[in-house]
Amino acid sequence: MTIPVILITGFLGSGKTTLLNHLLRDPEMADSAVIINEFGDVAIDHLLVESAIENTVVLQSGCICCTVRGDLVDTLDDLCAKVARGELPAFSRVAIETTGLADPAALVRAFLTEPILAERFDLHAVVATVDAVNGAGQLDSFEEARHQAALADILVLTKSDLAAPAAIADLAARLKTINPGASLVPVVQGQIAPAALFAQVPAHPSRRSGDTLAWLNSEAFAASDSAGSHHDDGIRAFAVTLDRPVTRDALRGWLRSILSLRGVDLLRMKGIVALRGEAAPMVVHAVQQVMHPPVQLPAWPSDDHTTRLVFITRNMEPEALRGSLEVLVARAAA
Ligand SMILES: Nc1nc2c(ncn2[C@@H]2O[C@H](COP(=O)(O)OP(=O)(O)OP(=O)(O)O)[C@@H](O)[C@H]2O)c(=O)[nH]1
Repeated sequence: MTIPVILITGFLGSGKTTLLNHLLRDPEMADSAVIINEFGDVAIDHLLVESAIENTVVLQSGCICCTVRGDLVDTLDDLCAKVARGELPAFSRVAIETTGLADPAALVRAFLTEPILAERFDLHAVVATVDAVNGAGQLDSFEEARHQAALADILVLTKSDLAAPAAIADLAARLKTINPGASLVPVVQGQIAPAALFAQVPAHPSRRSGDTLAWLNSEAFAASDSAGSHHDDGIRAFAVTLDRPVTRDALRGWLRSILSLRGVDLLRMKGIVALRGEAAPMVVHAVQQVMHPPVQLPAWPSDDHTTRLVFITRNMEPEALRGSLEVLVARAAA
């Protein structure tokens, strides 16, 4: 059994701590481990972190709290070791709050590639708080804010009590263009139930075919793509479909080359791929250069057996990716 983890990101002051504090007051979160820190090189205001830790009020909620100054892997490993030695109570979920400038890709990557994390933990959702008042300006000015929005599974629109409904609607529309697949939840003072974050559609493909279509949410990408040409500083979200199956080798080669050549700009890719000569599809998922191990589903989740891939890219035109995928299909047909 892996332990579910949620990662709470969001730009400086966007309400991460408020959200976490509200979550920790919920009895459902009593057996949680909470990690608050930065995982980047960016210097942060330590006073804010200190006060955030105090605000977590772990004693009140009965949670384990640890302060991370170092490495995420060591910290989680250490937590598990302490539980094994009986020094800390067992925990059944983890919430991690990053600093406002953290790039969640580094953390997602750690959960996919570090054996210690990959074996024991399941990164369930990347949650990004977006400030309803300042969010649009932050998206304009800061790449970090755009990345956080692009990599999120759940976008929490905070301070929705302070912004005019029209401004909220504009921001929501913009977030939908940056990341059509994420769910968007407006909150006030962090008021959200833990289940809304932990019981979401899994952020990663599972072997249960039933979840896959919701996870992929390709309709949202297709709608966003056809809606046109909104460019958020080079960030594009779009879907590509292929009506013919591809061979395993061709798929593997395409994934390898796209990740090595353009991985940095491939903020996110998810897909369900029809394989030539095979009854069940392959599910693929990548975050920047890191590929989640492809999973073959036991069966197609619906009658639609077309290959569907969704992308969130930076400075990469959909046509270039479509072109390379056409080559893939042609190779399979040859
Ligand atoms: N009115 C209102 N204020 C909010 C809401 N959410 C957060 N705030 C306030 O916004 C400020 C920043 O919230 P924090 O939760 O500290 O934000 P943060 O993202 O943890 O901030 P950093 O750790 O500095 O990046 C605080 O003064 C909160 O009280 C909300 O929904 N409504």
